[in-house]
Amino acid sequence: MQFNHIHVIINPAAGKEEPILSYLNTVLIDTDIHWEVSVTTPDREAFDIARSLIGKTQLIVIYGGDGSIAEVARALYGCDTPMAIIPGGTANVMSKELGIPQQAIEAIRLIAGGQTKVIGIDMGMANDTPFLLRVNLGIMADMILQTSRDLKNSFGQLAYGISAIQTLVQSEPTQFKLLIDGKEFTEEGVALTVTNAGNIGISDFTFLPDINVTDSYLDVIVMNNTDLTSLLRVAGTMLFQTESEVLKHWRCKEVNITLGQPTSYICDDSEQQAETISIKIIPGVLKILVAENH
Ligand SMILES: Nc1ncnc2c1ncn2[C@@H]1O[C@H](COP(=O)(O)OP(=O)(O)OP(=O)(O)O)[C@@H](O)[C@H]1O
Repeated sequence: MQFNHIHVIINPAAGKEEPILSYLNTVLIDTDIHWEVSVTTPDREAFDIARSLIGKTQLIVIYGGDGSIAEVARALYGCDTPMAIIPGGTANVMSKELGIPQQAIEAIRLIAGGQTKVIGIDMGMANDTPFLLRVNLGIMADMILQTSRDLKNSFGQLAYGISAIQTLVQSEPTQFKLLIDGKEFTEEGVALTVTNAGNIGISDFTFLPDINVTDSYLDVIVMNNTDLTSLLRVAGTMLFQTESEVLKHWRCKEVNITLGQPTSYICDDSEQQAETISIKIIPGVLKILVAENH
């Protein structure tokens, strides 16, 4: 697909330190593409900028991590303007899921080169808030909240592992009452994830086989306990892509989670609180640019 006008939103604080303007200029100078940029600040985030651009450009490109990508996705939910990704974060889960080149300059070349197509990908809806990747409760949520910017700057993806170990020591199981496509389950667990995407951001490892952002399904994953053996089994599950007794897994269109008390959870990167969370899949609702052969 060829575009005459694109707008690139840059998060200058995202994980990678690289000359993104220079990369953009190097690739786009020899094309007919008219390009503009906006830079996010803590007060004017990617969501607001993307919203203000709807109808004013043909393609909204985001350079940043999964947090910034999720914000743009939320802004463009249900809208005809497509988005494209230049990976600039620590984990870059979404770009891996979509087969986007991991080097920023290569991702720009893909956008400019025209060997692309726009596809509709699924998003989830959690208590009226759209999300792109997943909703996390329990230790997965604590881990994300506790992985500080400093830790990410020093250790990159390893920061999530360091934070996971810190979180494990403090974790208590929670009772989750689940209504999954109309069927009731009660599960004790230390972590509950409702995921749209399968990739966990480490190489090409996915949570479980066949989870992806175009399957029109949500995947509910409960981790039952946190002793070290269980954790190693979960790591094995991710590496070898099989289910184990430590992880329980359901595939569904809709899940209601009853927690018994107001509980913090993470919807993509933002912290929320609720006593019950209603989550459903909205198929094909976000237009996104990928390689033609994806
Ligand atoms: N100019 C800025 N200065 C500081 N923080 C910013 C700025 N612009 C945006 N942010 C913050 O950046 C965060 C989003 O970062 P993002 O997820 O894109 O990158 P990351 O943390 O490197 O990626 P990952 O989630 O993959 O680790 C948001 O919390 C947002 O408030």
